[in-house]
Amino acid sequence: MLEIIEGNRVSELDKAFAKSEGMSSWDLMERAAISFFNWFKLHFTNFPNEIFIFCGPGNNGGDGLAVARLLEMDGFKVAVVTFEDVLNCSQDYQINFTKLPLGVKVLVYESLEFDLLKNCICIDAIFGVGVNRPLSGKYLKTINSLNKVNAKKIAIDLPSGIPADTILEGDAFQADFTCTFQFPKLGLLIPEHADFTGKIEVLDIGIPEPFLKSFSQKKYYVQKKDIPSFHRKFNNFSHKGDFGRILLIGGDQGKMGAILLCSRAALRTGSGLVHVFAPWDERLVIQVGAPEVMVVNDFSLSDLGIFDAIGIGPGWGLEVDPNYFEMILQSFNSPVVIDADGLNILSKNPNLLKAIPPNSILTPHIKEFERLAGSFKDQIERLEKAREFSINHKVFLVLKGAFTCITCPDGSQYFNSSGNKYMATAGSGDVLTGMITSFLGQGYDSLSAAICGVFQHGLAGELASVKKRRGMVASDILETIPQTYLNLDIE
Ligand SMILES: NC(=O)C1=CN([C@@H]2O[C@H](COP(=O)(O)OP(=O)(O)OC[C@H]3O[C@@H](n4cnc5c(N)ncnc54)[C@H](O)[C@@H]3O)[C@@H](O)[C@H]2O)[C@@H](O)CC1
Ligand SMILES: Nc1ncnc2c1ncn2[C@@H]1O[C@H](COP(=O)(O)OP(=O)(O)O)[C@@H](O)[C@H]1O
Ligand SMILES: [K+]
Repeated sequence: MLEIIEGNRVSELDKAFAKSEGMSSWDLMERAAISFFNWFKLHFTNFPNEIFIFCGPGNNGGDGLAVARLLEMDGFKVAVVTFEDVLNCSQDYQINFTKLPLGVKVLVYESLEFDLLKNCICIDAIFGVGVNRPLSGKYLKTINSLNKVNAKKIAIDLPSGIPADTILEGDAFQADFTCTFQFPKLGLLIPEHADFTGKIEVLDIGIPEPFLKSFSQKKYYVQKKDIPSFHRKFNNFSHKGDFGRILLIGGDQGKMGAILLCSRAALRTGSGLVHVFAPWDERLVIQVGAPEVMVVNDFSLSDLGIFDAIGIGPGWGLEVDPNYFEMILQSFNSPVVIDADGLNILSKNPNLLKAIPPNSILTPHIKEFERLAGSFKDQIERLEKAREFSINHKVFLVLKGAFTCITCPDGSQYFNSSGNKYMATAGSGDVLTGMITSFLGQGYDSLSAAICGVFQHGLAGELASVKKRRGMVASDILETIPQTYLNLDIE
């Protein structure tokens, strides 16, 4: 799994890796440029107009110059735009400057007519992880003008101005694509930077995962290739008991849809037996909507042990007696999943937190997390609070949103790469709760259940939205869960 490494350690990492491989820093830059070039060719073959590459004075600019050479030699029309005297630029920038083919036009930022950029491609290689202050002067002016131009815009490593690990102050390049090297920088995964990053592509430059481990800050990026290893294997003799018996608690007058979606999602994820405990008068909603589900009228707390996992909260309402909730939590000896109104009741009764079984999974969206843990000035602070919360309460916290972050009781954090904006639709979180509870019930440990649930939920959203776009609803997501197994080649 990819490590997310702090921006200010990237140059140390580069040096250490280059040394261990007996290569120069220029060789590593060339690898980065080649990986960008290959990505570019895949997306913009035969692009007829000019490609303008804006090169800052550091190694990000050096990448830009190397890319200019590779593109020109492949037949593209290329111009580079420079900002500093070559002698004031980084060593590898200087080497790549001397290697520029004659066919590459060299322009100085002052003389650039921005009208020329219309319908062209603008590649931003001004600053990467080395940005250390807000943009100003010629850089800010250029970025402001670039942001107004009607052209395809691609950032190399980071959109210039976006800090690798903190929140942007001032302005930054607004990219359609950000091609980031080896691992996504944390700054690309936070909502405050959503207007700048565009689609994020992680380009491999050949630094092996074990090598990255020595720079670990226990933050990881979860990709499709990681998922199969978290899954359990079942055999030909597996029976419905092996696939788990789960109990979902929730639903209230007018909110039965939430627990219905949750239970249908659990079935589609593979649960053997799904029981729902909901108001008895409302049982028809479940029995008509999901005939496979058993509705429970009442249960004795001492019988909870027959369930492999419990999910609590979707549509539960706020009228629930907190003492009853506490007794449920105290009577179950394995991890539970808590979402929605379950979380809201916890926020109002923080004394219940200590009753939560260790390694349980809480799935708040940002608002729910703030109700639980207080308000925060930005996502960086929120992620840090999530870490403290998970460590202190020994729970897994699934902080939902784009790049959902799973925080573990040991403080490590896993950022999800699947999903899209069309998933911001009513009930989508209830589907996730059903999926994670289902995996717990199938015998997965909490981390595996959370990772598989979050990733496949996002993947189901991506697959379902191909045809539905913003018309996608939560039922579409859950009906597409089976396709995710096919897509991931999981039996
Ligand atoms: N493994 C990797 O991640 C690799 C990284 N490489 C590239 O190297 C980049 C990092 O290079 P550098 O460390 O040289 O950093 P940058 O090229 O991002 O910028 C550093 C330069 O910009 C100046 N600067 C910073 N903020 C400024 C501001 N607001 N206004 C004016 N000047 C400012 C600094 O003083 C310094 O001269 C990466 O982002 C990536 O593009 C690749 O070449 C090789 C592999
Ligand atoms: N822009 C987005 N990109 C990726 N996933 C998203 C995005 N917006 C929402 N989601 C996902 O959709 C789900 C929404 O959950 P939640 O906010 O609890 O919705 P609801 O309360 O309506 O069920 C979460 O899993 C979240 O990660
Ligand atoms: K850049």
